[in-house]
Amino acid sequence: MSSNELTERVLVIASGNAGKIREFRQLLAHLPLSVQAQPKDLAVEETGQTFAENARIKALTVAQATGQWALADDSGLSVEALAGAPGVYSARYAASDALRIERLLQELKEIDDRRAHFSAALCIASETNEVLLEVEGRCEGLITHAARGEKGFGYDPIFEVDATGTTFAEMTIEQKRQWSHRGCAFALLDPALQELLHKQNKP
Ligand SMILES: O=c1nc[nH]c2c1ncn2[C@H]1C[C@H](O)[C@@H](COP(=O)(O)OP(=O)(O)OP(=O)(O)O)O1
Ligand SMILES: [Mg+2]
Repeated sequence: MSSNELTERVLVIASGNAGKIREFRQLLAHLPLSVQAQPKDLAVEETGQTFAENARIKALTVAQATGQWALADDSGLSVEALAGAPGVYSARYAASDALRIERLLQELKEIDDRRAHFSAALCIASETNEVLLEVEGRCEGLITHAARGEKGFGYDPIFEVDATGTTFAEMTIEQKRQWSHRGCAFALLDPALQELLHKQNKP
């Protein structure tokens, strides 16, 4: 083992969502970090009113439970014609990705205004109960009339990005990184995280 590996900091991804974890592994790949999944038995109650509050709750809880730095993501889809719903309740909208998509398409059946946006709040907390970094990202788009594309997760097949005309599910992981709420939030986090890691490694 090299000395570099010995000093590599652990960052736990405070999420139970395999799609998010896959994206974070790609987003974090260039950093000198040992990226780990959160313990399987850990369930955190998302009692916040905002994405930022929920991201904090998840990051602080998982950092405390694991004794490591933790990165949390709270995200969701806000639909203009539904007054911002499902928003922070996006995961609780129905019991599975397929049912969540079905319900949203049903709710918008007679509605012409398809405007929507995805939001992501990211938070890194330390094992000493400190919030180290917080950022938010957003992506504007439209809810399609039917699912398109096979890639990604969650609501990806029915969210068409304004800037590209394609759904997230039609994008490669690199394209999704470029346009998505999570990719945009991470672009803000990345330089600050690099600086933190750099400071930490100084004797
Ligand atoms: O890029 C995305 N593409 C498609 N769908 C997405 C995306 N980003 C968030 N979403 C959906 C998934 C979930 O239904 C809800 C987030 O809820 P949220 O509580 O943050 O995540 P979650 O419960 O799935 O996992 P966890 O809290 O353990 O990180 O919005
Ligand atoms: Mg959740």
